[in-house]
Amino acid sequence: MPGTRGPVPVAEKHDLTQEVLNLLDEKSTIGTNDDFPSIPQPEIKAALDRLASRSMITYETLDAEQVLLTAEGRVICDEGSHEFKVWDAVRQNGRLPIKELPSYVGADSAKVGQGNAFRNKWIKKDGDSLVLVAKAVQDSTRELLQKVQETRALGDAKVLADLKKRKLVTLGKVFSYIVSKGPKYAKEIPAEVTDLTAEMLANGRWETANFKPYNFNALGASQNAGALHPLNKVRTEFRNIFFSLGFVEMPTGHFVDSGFWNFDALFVPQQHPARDVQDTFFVSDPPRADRPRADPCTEAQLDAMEAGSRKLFSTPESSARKITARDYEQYWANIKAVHQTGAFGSIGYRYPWSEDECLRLVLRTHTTAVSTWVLHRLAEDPRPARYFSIDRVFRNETVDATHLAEFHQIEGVIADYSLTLGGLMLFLQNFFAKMGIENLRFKPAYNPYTEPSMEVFGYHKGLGRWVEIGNSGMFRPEMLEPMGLPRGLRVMSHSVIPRKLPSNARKLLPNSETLIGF
Ligand SMILES: N[C@@H](Cc1ccccc1)C(=O)O
Repeated sequence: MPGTRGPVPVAEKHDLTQEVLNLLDEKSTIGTNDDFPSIPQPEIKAALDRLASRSMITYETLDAEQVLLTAEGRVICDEGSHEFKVWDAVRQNGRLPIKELPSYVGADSAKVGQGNAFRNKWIKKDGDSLVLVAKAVQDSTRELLQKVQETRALGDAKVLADLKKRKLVTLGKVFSYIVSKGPKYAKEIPAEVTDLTAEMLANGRWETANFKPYNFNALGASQNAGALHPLNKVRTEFRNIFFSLGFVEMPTGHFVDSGFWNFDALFVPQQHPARDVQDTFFVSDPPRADRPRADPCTEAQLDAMEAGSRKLFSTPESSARKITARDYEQYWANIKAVHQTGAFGSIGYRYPWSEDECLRLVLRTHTTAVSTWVLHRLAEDPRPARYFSIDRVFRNETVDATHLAEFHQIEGVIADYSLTLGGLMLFLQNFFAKMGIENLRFKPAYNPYTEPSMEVFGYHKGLGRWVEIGNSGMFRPEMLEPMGLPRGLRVMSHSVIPRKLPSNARKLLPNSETLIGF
């Protein structure tokens, strides 16, 4: 963003750059090794780059292998070798009891130095004391290390290898620079302008201003890019949990569905408040789906979905009992009967069921519409199965801190023989434990399509209270039997309630609208 900053007093900020310029004023070339021996190499390089990018200097890089002292090497250089310290302690005392040696030279030097001093014939043992043998000694290790410190080199490869083995020296690459004046050399860095402002364009100062050059070699700030959107992150987490439990993902993606798939097939009566415009978004163009399948999709989309669902059921085309137009007529009639007059052992709702209402197109209000579609396909080849979906749903909500008109729903469906409510509770415990929610409570609830139904609450350790996290239940026979699923095959399902993020999380995840879970 163009700012209103004026010239930056560069020279004030960088003393080293000024020192380089001063030195170049006195002599034509600088060798950083000699001229700045104590300044760390990265600092020198930064200063030189700053000047080179403005063509005020040019420089050449020299790299050399150097012999450097280790911490231990430096101590020997300053204080003498271990053997010298031992010899010196004996010299000062004339005669030194062995067990007192560590208190004079330290435990380390006493241990290493004694052996070397014996070998050099500098001292000898006399009873349990040490006595002097050599009147004067030459501490050649120390002298060698002092020379290395001075020259940072060692000609004799054997000696070098020995010192390296004793961990007194290491080899390191050292960079130094030969610096000369560049075409724009000056004694000071001229004041620089970083931003072109409207004011400069108006008053013509842009023509003479000295703009700070771009540094195309700079790496730039890390962009922290390529991360998953928070919603996708949560989606990935849930998908992996479902996959680990043997679930197969349902084909999702079309947001417009008919009342048939969203409500009627789920035994939601046509007068149910959820079907009111207050709660559901109705589509005005086209206003209705076609019979018999009551799908809003084109034939091509349906074919693609059918092909997808074949993979889903992994049933060979030949062995599956393909659902025909006649089956749809039957399904349709079954649903009408189960609502209007009762059927399959149910007395129904007993109201005049309207085909028109059933075909009205809506923005899908829950992913249970997807589960219903997949379950009616399971009727081709009824058997135990586990499916899940994670997709967007829409509700005509007044948007507030905890409600949005669209959100993502997570839904799991398990079809099997002899399923029980206790089994559903155990499953939910395992499922939520996989995302770290270990303490659950269940509350009896009502859904038109499940009986019994349970709301699921999880204990939120951070908030210190119970939070509603899901809804669940056993699908009613009034929903399953019209599809042609056999009576013994029961289906239980659950959905996870999406929650708005807590207000502090918004700061952490500025782009996310809703997150699922808590
Ligand atoms: N479909 C229900 C949740 C639900 C799913 C599955 C079983 C029971 C309930 C909803 O939208 O709130």
